[in-house]
Amino acid sequence: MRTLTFEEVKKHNSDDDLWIVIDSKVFDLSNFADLHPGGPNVLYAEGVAGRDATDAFFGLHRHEVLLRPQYARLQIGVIEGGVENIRAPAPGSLSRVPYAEPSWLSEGFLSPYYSNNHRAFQRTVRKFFEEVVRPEAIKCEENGKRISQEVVDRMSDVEIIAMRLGPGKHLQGRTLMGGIVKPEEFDYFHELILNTELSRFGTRGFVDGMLNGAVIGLPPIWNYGSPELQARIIPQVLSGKKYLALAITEAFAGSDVSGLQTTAVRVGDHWIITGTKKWITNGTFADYFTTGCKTDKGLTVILIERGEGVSTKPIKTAYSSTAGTAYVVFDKVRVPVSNTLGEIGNGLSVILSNFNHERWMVTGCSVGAQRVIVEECLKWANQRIVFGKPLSSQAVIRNKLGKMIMRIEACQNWLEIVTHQMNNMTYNEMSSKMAGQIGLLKQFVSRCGRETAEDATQIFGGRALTVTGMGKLVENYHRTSGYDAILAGAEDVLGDLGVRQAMKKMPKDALL
Ligand code: HEM
Repeated sequence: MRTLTFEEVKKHNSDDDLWIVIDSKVFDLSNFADLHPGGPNVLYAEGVAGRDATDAFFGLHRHEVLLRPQYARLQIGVIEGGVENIRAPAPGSLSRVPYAEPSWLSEGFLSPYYSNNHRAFQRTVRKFFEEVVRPEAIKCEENGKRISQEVVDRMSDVEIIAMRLGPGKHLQGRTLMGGIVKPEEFDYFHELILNTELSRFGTRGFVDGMLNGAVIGLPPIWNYGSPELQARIIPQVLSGKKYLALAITEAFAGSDVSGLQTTAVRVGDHWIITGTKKWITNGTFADYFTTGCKTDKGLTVILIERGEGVSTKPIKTAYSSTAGTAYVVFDKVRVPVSNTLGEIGNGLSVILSNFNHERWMVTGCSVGAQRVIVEECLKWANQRIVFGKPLSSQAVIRNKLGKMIMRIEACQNWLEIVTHQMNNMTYNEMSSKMAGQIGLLKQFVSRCGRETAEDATQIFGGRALTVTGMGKLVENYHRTSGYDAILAGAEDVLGDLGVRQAMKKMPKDALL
């Protein structure tokens, strides 16, 4: 890198000889100008060609543009005595923007829930996600392909797939995140950290494509599967060698699970299963399907392996096909009766007992994504100059920011107290005491998320409508935050569940 003066840079301001300074770095854009996505003219403008164009640049581009190898190589030198002010945060680092991190991660704030081990775990997880998962998330969200085996293997090396299923004996003997947390210490706050961290990249389709099928489809196997089934399936799935999907919803029935039409007829030691499933996350690439079926004894959950009679096709949704959302057809599939999960006819309780964890998990991911949007808006309102002043000088914008902050802090705090209860309850206690509250929490978080998506879109204006550029995270969030309101139970149904559960527990003598 050469050291150059502004005097020298100034001389290079013509069509075929164009230098520009951005944040003390000198770029030779002579050959790039005609390829510039914003067109060449803006680069030849007065005050830009041969000048320090830092403010103009950061008003129009995300900092990451300069880090892309094809653009980074345009740098030919640095300005003499200049200081680079705008640096990419080091992988794993915490943001210093107010409210960009939950208060337990903000300097000078305390929390009753998190230990030093949680803090160390969070740092390691963020670094891992930023270094290993983020590049893959961005690529897959764009091209719609499923997560690569290479990244799945890296995740399973540090046991992310196993940890995403929560605390429990499945973690015994595993080295979690390089040994930073012992299996017996791993609790729901560690898992909450995983969920909030993995949803920070503005890649909502990928969040589901990151083997969410296993997170929601495996618990019925270890809670209700035969020992043989468990011994065969669980290690394959936790090591990322085989993929699993939960196949409950149909075009015929969603929240009204009892209306399922996929039918299993018993013939000797086998089930013959016929029917369809819709909106099945990871279904396009799943090897196994934890499937809700109708039998003559009632709803029953059965593990179906991909094979003869099983076909899947992708469903086009508003988010990326990297999630592997599928329409699944079972055409007279023969499945051993030993693949039944739980008692025949007891499928509803198998499905329902699984829901609490799933809904709480979706809520954690939703909160992680929402917080990033708050950070995006605070930064943009501070840096965008409009009518000669920062956007944040407009009272209407500050009002929106205030509401966003209130919402994210309320979501976070409620989620943490719920997580604390989960840490101190048995699985059965959780089902009886927390189902209603988790339903209400999920409704609250997804509503807040959509209000924040709307406000963020107003703050970013047109930039929030394009999938690349300054507002790309807001665009993704605005397009996909509705998923949190539907997946794992429609928002209104869950809110209603919360009230119905409360009504059930009303003391008989509670009269005014
Ligand atoms: C190293 C120098 C530069 C590089 C590598 C670069 C690269 C890019 C890229 C990749 C985009 C597409 C949008 C995005 O992905 O963010 C873009 C858009 C644009 N650039 Fe640049 N740019 C540079 C310098 C500048 C400068 C100095 C100006 C003007 C003062 C400028 C003005 C624009 C404009 C007006 C757009 C369109 C923005 C939009 O669609 O919202 N660029 N540039």
